[in-house]
Amino acid sequence: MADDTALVRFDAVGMQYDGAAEVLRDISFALDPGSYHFLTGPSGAGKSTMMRLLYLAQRPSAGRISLFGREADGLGRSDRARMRQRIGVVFQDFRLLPHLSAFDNAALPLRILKTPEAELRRDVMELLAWVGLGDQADASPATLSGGQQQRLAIARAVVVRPRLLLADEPTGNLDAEMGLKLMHLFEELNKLGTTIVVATHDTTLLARFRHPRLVLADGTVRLMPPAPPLRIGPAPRLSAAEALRGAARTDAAAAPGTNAGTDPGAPPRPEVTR
Ligand SMILES: Nc1ncnc2c1ncn2[C@@H]1O[C@H](COP(=O)(O)OP(=O)(O)OP(=O)(O)O)[C@@H](O)[C@H]1O
Repeated sequence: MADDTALVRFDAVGMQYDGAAEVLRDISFALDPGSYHFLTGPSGAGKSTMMRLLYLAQRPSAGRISLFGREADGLGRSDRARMRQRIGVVFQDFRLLPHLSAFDNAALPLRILKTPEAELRRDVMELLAWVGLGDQADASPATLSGGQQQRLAIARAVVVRPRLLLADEPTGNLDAEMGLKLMHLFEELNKLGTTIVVATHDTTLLARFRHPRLVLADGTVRLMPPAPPLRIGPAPRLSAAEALRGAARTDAAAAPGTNAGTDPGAPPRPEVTR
């Protein structure tokens, strides 16, 4: 669809694992650039399946998925990989690389984009400090707690300020304060233009960060308005924007052959003050 302005489009998508019952059927929806949605629904409804489809980590058994205005189905391996460079992802199992340090895990997306080393070091250290891992830069993932691994996975997902951020239960292993702080980071990213989908069961998050909900049930999805409001306390004192300073290079540095420069939904670069 050459004139498709949606950042994400599902068109009659179905998913059935080998020999198992259909998990998703006939799912159609579109997400605008810069939108923020929660993905919710009962356990086993297919949220993680949907996240993997969005990340092009698995192919649907029916229908079509388009990302950034391009249909994914006909793309070869390298084109799919290039598309993924513009997606930040936090899976439930973190998928950290065990042989790399925390620093090198967080730096990976910047290395793929060939960011100069000095700039990379400054941005990664700033973000690691912000997520409370400044003194764990040399640690191997296996020595980190579950919550620390989750924070590292989030740092890695946001370090390049992706066009699309997919987070599957991103606060699942975090205490309430750190969970809120990271959700405010996502809010800040979204204000800078990143399209966000957060899969969560957490009713407090749903009520506190009032974004439209994609609700999965019985294999289908319904778009619902934000959950009702909740009385909230003050936002964390440390500005999330500080943690994102300078992390705005995915569009400029996207590999040749991507359509990053021409995408209708390219987020604006943030003001950078150093
Ligand atoms: N790789 C797989 N092979 C076979 N079946 C799978 C696979 N992954 C998921 N399923 C099945 O698909 C259904 C949806 O699973 P999925 O993990 O997507 O749900 P979910 O909504 O994320 O669940 P939860 O909230 O408990 O994490 C479940 O019935 C699950 O058993």
